[in-house]
Amino acid sequence: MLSLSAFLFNGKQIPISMDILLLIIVLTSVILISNIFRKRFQTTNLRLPPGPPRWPIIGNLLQLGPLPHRDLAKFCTEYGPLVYLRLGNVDAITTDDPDVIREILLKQDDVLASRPSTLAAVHLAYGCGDVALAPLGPHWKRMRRICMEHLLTTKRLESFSSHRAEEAQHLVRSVWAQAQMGQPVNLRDILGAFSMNNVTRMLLGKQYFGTGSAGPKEATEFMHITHELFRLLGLIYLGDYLPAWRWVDPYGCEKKMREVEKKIDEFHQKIVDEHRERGERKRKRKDDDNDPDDESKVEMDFVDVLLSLPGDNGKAHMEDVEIKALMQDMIAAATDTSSVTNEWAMAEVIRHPHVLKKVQSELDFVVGCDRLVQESDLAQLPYLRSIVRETFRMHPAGPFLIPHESLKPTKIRGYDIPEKTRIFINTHALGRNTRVWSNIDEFRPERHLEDGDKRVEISHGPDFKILPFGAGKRKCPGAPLGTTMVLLALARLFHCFDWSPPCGERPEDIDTREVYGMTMPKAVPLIAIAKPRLPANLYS
Ligand code: HEM
Repeated sequence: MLSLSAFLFNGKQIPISMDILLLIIVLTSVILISNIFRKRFQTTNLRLPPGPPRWPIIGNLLQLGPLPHRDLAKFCTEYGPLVYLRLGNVDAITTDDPDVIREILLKQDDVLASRPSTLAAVHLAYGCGDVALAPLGPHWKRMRRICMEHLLTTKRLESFSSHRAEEAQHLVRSVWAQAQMGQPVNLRDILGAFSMNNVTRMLLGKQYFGTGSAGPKEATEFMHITHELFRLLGLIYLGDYLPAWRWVDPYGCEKKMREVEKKIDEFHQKIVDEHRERGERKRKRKDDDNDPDDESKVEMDFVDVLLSLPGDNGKAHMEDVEIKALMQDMIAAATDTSSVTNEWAMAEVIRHPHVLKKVQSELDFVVGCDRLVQESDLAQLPYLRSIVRETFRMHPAGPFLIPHESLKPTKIRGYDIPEKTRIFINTHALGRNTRVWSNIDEFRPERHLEDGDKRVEISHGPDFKILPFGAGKRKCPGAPLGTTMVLLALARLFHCFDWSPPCGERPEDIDTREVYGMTMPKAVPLIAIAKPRLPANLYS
């Protein structure tokens, strides 16, 4: 047989004959074509929800631009409230309607709360072995139970309140130092550091920015790989919708995912090993009360807790890969969500100086001007809470919930929903749905105080008019912690400083364009001028 071609396999060239090559081409074409016809036959017999016209093979993919949440919102207005899309070879539905969302997330939770196994989830979440991207099933159930019963309990979160207070003080000090030098403040940087430090201190026992930080090299390395992780997790990768694209991978996306996967794994393994060694030392020194370096008194961070838990099927300990998957989830789920929300809230409040004055009056009245806000004050600040609720209405941390997937065929509002349909709940469009909200582009926290309710809930509530943390089985387990981090940072920044745009800019000039990703940050980082407004001794 004449060798005509060569395939790459694990970096090695393998000679391949003409007959085999032809056979592969014919077989692949047959499989592709029969798949297309099988799908078409299956879906033509179904009563699918209405949706925009679609092309063969690519479906509606070309109708999605750089801000897909806005494109899908338009479809909801035109064909909604429940819209069917075909994305390459994937069935998808989308909605921005509270009643449909309630049906998906609460009534049909058992069928619609799974997750698609995307390439990013496979490569960047330990083969979907985490919580957030794991399909519904016993593994997800166990990992979620570990989060709820061991990591994110009220008691454990309270035990980290002094760390949060220190980080809030660090935030105020760094703004104050820049204000003293007359420098404008980059709010993205300082809010990012606040969230990252809070999360890593609780999770890994390490602070990455500021005086007690892990060191500039480690911090830079950590920031770099987490940013890469966020970027790749947020990508709409065509290979997930068109298998042929995956074979070609013209931009080397999957290769990049594998590189980041390797780097992140090394980083996480190092942290697990350090914790394990520290645990060993702790055990050896346990009885030696005179040891000056007694590390047994060091409090347990999340990695210590995970290392102390029994594993699945009677194993003495959890597998390293499970611990690393949980660490990764917490970092990805907790840091960007809270810092993106804080930056949007600051941008909207600086754009609306009367809102700033009003929240400062509330803070001065409740807290006074001779001390700083504490976590215990946060429940007594309804106007501040309505600012956060209004921020979630206009700028939810992510434009969609993490995509859900149907486990089996079902019906919503009389329409057929096939098995493995991808579900995009458009939280951005829900907050701007004109059937639900009036004056949608106006930032007006007062709208959340109108029913005279003193306690403003920062959650979906029974009416599902906002959805900051999702609902049902997949509801964010970190919602109480996320809300506290957001309220605490904002309360300190509004109470301690007057804020204005950099010289020459008017408040209304502050840019409010967003970029699409797993989270949805402002397109341009927020820069502002801070002026201290409390007695000087409170800043030191
Ligand atoms: C302001 C801060 C936060 C916001 C806005 C937020 C929002 C969300 C949203 C929208 C989801 C998806 C829900 C769904 O798919 O139905 C989610 C899931 C999740 N969040 Fe949060 N989150 C925040 C903070 C946190 C924190 C602090 C943690 C943990 C330390 C956390 C851990 C998780 C996890 C593990 C999931 C996956 C749950 C599952 O799939 O079962 N989040 N979050």
